[in-house]
Amino acid sequence: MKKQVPVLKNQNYDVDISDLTYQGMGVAKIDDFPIFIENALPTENVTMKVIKVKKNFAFGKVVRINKKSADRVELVDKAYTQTGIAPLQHLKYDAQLKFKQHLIEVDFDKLKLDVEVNPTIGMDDPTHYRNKAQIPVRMVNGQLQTGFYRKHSHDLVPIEDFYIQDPEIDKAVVVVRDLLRKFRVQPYDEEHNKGVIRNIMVRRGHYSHEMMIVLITRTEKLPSSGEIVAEITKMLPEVKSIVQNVNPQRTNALMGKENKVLAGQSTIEDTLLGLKFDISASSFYQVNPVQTEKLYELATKKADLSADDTVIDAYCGIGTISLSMAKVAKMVYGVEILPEAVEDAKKNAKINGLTNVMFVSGKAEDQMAKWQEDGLKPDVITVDPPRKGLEGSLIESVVKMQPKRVVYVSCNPATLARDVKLFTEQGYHVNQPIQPVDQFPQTVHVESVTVLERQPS
Ligand SMILES: C[S@@+](CC[C@H](N)C(=O)[O-])C[C@H]1O[C@@H](n2cnc3c(N)ncnc32)[C@H](O)[C@@H]1O
Repeated sequence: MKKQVPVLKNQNYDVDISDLTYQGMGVAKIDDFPIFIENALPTENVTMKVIKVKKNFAFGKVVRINKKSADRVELVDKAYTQTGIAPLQHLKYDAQLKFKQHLIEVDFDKLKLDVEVNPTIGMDDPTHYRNKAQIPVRMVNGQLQTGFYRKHSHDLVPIEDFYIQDPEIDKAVVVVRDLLRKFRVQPYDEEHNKGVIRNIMVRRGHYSHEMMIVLITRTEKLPSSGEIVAEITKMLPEVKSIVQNVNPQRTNALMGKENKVLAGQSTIEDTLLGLKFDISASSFYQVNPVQTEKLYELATKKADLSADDTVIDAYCGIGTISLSMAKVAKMVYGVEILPEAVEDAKKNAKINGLTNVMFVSGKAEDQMAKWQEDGLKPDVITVDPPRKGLEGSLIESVVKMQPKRVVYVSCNPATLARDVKLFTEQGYHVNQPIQPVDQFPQTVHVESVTVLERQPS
């Protein structure tokens, strides 16, 4: 017999919150039927209104909090939850760190992998940490606006203070927004694939204070670009690079392939752990510089390198981990898919006077197979993949190369656990606690370092 859904849309219910999902939503159950509720915390009792009912679950909205959690802090701004900029803003920072530790434990438990997870390394000030902004530009009520999308939609909520970004970046976005308004540049209209300016990307070096502004346009032509660039340069003296990125596709991907330098250099420079890095518009660069230094220091320490060691750094980006390790190891090989990032990595090796590194552009899974066939015998392999984790074939190549240690930097505990399981089935084991480092305070993202060691056969 078909099971009855025990809740009705638009009805209010009083519920106890028993859990927090990996997306930061409170979980309540009515007759074992789960309801996911934004801005509700475990141990709380809330009156919630059911806003969407599906076959196996529903979504609810808090109407009133009847019993508050001791871990609750007041919302800084509702818009940060509405847009997903800071979905954990209502949770005390200590509790956020515990939540992230718990998320890793849950993913490993699901796969029956017995590992220990250390408390998350947090920040002293878990706000205004991001060195990069990617801000959509849209028409809202007849005016060009910058802000962020309401969750699960492309409706723009205008925002000026983004709370988790470097305030100098927030100021720059407003300056650029006002110039786009002044010169009547048409914002992108997604529905009809019309208009010019899609997004503003801003990056600011944490130590160097060098700023890059990228104007992401649908069209090759950016009207009044000369005037806009001249005014940006006058009003924002930190700007060292203004780039136009053309993305004509109807796509959710932020950037297109083509970058045109409109003023200054094609890169800005920043420092990490005393090393200098040139960063291009399209290259990946960790967004939380304070925590990145802790993360890389930890990864290098856990790699436990000696001066005779050969290292492979897979998914190396602009060579940040590679160069940190090249200071200690004999030789470091890096592989990265984005040719522009590889060019940055090569330049960065030069700037820092490191000659014991070699960078290759290509898919990590292909290049690792090639290195393995060529007989390369690394002592340590580090991997720092995107959220989807490692390809099975890459894990096979790693195992065949038999490094004594694999250092896995992960931004997704679910794919990390999946990959660790494959490694453990092939003779590698996690003998020390996994270490989460909070790269993304106020959000549900979880970064961690795991060490896999080859078991003696
Ligand atoms: C999480 S980032 C890490 C970058 C670098 N380790 C760092 O911390 O700055 C992942 C990198 O993997 C690259 N990437 C994505 N898919 C790849 C693939 N199949 N092979 C090689 N690199 C890839 C991305 O361009 C990005 O630079």
